[in-house]
Amino acid sequence: MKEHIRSIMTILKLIHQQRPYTLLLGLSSSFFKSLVAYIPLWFTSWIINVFTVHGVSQQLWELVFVLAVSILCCEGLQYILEFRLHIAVKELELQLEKNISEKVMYLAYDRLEDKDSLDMIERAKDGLSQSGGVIAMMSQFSSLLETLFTIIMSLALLLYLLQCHSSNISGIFAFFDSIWAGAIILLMLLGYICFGNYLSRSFEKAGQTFFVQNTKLSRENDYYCNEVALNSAMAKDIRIFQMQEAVLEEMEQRQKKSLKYFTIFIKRIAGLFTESVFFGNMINTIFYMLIIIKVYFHSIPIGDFVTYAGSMAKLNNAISTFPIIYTDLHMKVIYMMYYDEFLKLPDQRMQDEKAIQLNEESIITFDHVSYRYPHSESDVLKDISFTLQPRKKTAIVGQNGAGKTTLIKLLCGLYKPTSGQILIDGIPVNSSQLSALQNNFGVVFQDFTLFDGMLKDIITNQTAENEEQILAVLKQSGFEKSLQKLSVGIYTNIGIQENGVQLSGGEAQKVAIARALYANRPWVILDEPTAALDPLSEIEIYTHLNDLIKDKSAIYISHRMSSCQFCDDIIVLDKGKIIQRGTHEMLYKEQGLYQKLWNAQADYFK
Ligand SMILES: Nc1ncnc2c1ncn2[C@@H]1O[C@H](COP(=O)(O)OP(=O)(O)OP(=O)(O)O)[C@@H](O)[C@H]1O
Repeated sequence: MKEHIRSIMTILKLIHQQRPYTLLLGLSSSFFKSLVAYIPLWFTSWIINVFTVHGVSQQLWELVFVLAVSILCCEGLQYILEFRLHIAVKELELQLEKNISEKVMYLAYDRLEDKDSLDMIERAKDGLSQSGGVIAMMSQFSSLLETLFTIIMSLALLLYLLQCHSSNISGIFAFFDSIWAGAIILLMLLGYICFGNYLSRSFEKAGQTFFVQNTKLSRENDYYCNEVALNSAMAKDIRIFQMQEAVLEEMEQRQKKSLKYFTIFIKRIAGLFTESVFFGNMINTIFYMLIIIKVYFHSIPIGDFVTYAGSMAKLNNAISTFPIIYTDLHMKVIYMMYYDEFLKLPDQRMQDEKAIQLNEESIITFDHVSYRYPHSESDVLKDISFTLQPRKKTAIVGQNGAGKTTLIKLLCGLYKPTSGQILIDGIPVNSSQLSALQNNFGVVFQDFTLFDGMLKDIITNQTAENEEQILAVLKQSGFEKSLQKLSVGIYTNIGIQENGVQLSGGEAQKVAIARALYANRPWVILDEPTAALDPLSEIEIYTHLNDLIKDKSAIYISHRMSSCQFCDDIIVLDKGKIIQRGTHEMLYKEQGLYQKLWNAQADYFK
């Protein structure tokens, strides 16, 4: 129970931090709603009592008028409160959704390649949307408060009823008027509440089991549905390789499993509801007997029958639904706890104690660096040591899977070494500062992506824009001819934007190079920068490398061995180790992998 209350309080605190007035609105709206439900009962009792004593009188008409005005005012106020609450909850939902995207973008990059972290993100997303999401959770929270207020008010009325005694009551009925009957009724209510607690625990256990079983399936299903079937980039491969049946089969298998878990969950819930209905009816019957006897023996006026019968029905209903609402709320809170747990993950904003600023003269050293991917059995990079001198162009070459891209990601601070250290100007960068290295590199990754938007915004990443500079980098990256074809030039929308233009693979690569140059970072890294370029564009990029890079330091990864000729220094990687290093002339003379790679490509073009 303590644990329950702690988790509910955690989520309420989270909600309060995000949208401070939401809880207050929920609280007042629920209190008001439960109070309003009693007004017609009180007035009806009152009207009957006045009617039975005075008949149709002026007092009676006044009462009817007051009743009508009160109901009108209360409902108006209730409507305003609920309207405000709905808006506040919607704002809250949008804010929480935004928080997930924000958190993911600030998380350490290596977490996004780790399946455990991906499951955590999925759980956080599910936690927000599961069973209606935060809107349903807030509505359930309001219902719980409303039910609680109803229980308190009805119990107060019941206690009042129990102490209304009559002097002319006798026989078996006298028992109903005694203190013992009151005690037994209160004990039965207590039992009913305890039974409710048992119901709620069983209900919750079933729900939680279902949620955990379903999260992994839901992530996998999402992959097949959104990232495969509905992904336009995959559409070509699906059709060419006739993958439709295989994809549907994978989805069907997961859906079958999900349905099996859901059926078990629903069966359990149905059983619990049946037990609850049985107990509820028993208690209702006893309440009616008590009120009828009290009215019959004039312990209470006849009109009060309406108030007591109505409030006892409400009490019975509130007690039977309280555990269900509570459990449902707690389950939603548990889902939200996954969200809270994810949001509390340390991210780069918390870790970067001190930014690291490289300059054009900085020297980068890898000192016995090894790296192993999470859940992998061996190191991808093995005890690597080297120094990168400033203002030099360094090429990294090697066969597929040698570890070139991994090395670049370590250099940029996207991964942290499993062992060894990275030094800047001889000073080791501690692991919490590594991600701060990211801001020092203008990188074009092998699998680069461009953000859909206006061309100029893609280049500047919506930082301060300098049109002259944008045009200059587009020229340097070889995009000039394509730019001339665009009627509004750098103001052209790309991708999903209105009237968005679709860039070819090569054009997109040129824009990515321009983006890296515009960032004007001290180091430029190009991982397969010309893979999608036509031979003329490729040669243009390499012959203008000096102009492009100017006095910056640069690293190239390329399988086009001819590009190495333009570099001052070449590192040859093989199976995660540096096996050769030197200039093209030096390495070509050595009987090693470099010469083999070079000759293999040269022979091919003979
Ligand atoms: N996220 C990952 N999790 C586990 N292993 C990975 C991951 N990314 C890469 N690897 C493995 O690490 C090894 C090195 O990959 P890397 O991409 O660094 O090679 P590369 O030299 O750049 O290859 P290529 O020339 O094909 O681009 C490969 O065997 C690859 O399978």
